[in-house]
Amino acid sequence: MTDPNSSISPSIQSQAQDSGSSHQHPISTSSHPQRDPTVNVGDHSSSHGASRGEPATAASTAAELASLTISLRSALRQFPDFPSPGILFEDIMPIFANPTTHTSLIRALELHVLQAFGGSKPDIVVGLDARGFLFGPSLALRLNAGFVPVRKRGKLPGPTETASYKKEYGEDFFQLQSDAIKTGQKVLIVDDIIATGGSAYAAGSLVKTLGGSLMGYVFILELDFLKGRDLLDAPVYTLLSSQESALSSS
Ligand SMILES: O=P(O)(O)OC[C@H]1O[C@H](OP(=O)(O)OP(=O)(O)O)[C@H](O)[C@@H]1O
Ligand SMILES: Nc1ncnc2[nH]cnc12
Repeated sequence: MTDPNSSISPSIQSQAQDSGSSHQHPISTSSHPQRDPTVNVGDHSSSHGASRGEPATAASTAAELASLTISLRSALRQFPDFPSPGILFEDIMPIFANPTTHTSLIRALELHVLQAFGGSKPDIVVGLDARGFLFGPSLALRLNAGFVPVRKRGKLPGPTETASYKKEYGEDFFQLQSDAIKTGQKVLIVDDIIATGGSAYAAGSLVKTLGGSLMGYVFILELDFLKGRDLLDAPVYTLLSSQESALSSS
C-alpha cells in the first residue's frame, strides 16, 4: 500500500570533525587494513582451481578472495574535505575505470555473498542510489536475482514508499516502488560504502515495509569508526574497511 508520508529518522552519529583544510587532493589508501575473508564456497568456479576443472575448496576460494580484495583496495582514492570540511571522501570510481578491477569487484562480491549466506541466493538485489547502481545489477545477474533500485525522492514513477534518513554528510529521502518486492522475497541490499549506516537502515526499512525478507547487507567499504553496522538488524558483510584514524591524518 502506498504511503508517501511514511518516514523514519534513525538516530545516528555523524562525523563532524573539521580538519580546517580546504584542499581536495586524492591521497593513498594503501593503509587500508585487509579483512581476513574466511570463505567456504563449494559450487563456484575460481581462478584458483575450479576454473581449471577442479572443485573450489574453502582454501582456494579464500585465496582468490584475498587476492581480489588487495587489488580493489589499491584502486581506491581518498579526498579530504569533500563534499564538506572534515569528511574524508572515499572514491570508488577508479575501480570501474579499469576493466580488470571492475571484474575483480563483481567476482569478489559474488564470492562474498555465496560464502556469507552458505550458498543461499537472494531473489532480489536492492541497490542504493547512486553508487549502488554501479555494481548491483551486475551482481544480481551473477546471482540469477532481480535488481531493484532504491532511489532518491522524486525519481520513481507510480506508487512509492518513502523513508527519510541522515547520512555522514547530509539528510535525504529514499523511495522504493510499492510493487518492486513481493511478500516473502529474499532481499540483499548492496551499496558502495557504509558510513553512519543511515542510508542502509532506511533502505532496509523500505524493504521490510513491502514484506521482503531481508537477508542482509553487502558493502564494498566500511568506515569502521562510524559503527554504522550497529544500526542495522540484519547481517552486514563488507569487502574492505577504512579510516580507523582517517581524520587525525587529514
Ligand atoms: O552510511 P551513510 O552515512 O548513510 O553513508 C553512506 C551513503 O553515502 C553515500 O551516498 P550519497 O548519498 O552520497 O549518494 P551517491 O551514491 O548518490 O553519491 C554512499 O554511496 C552511501 O549510499
Ligand atoms: N566518507 C565517505 N566517502 C564516500 N562516500 C561516503 N558516504 C558517506 N560517507 C562517505
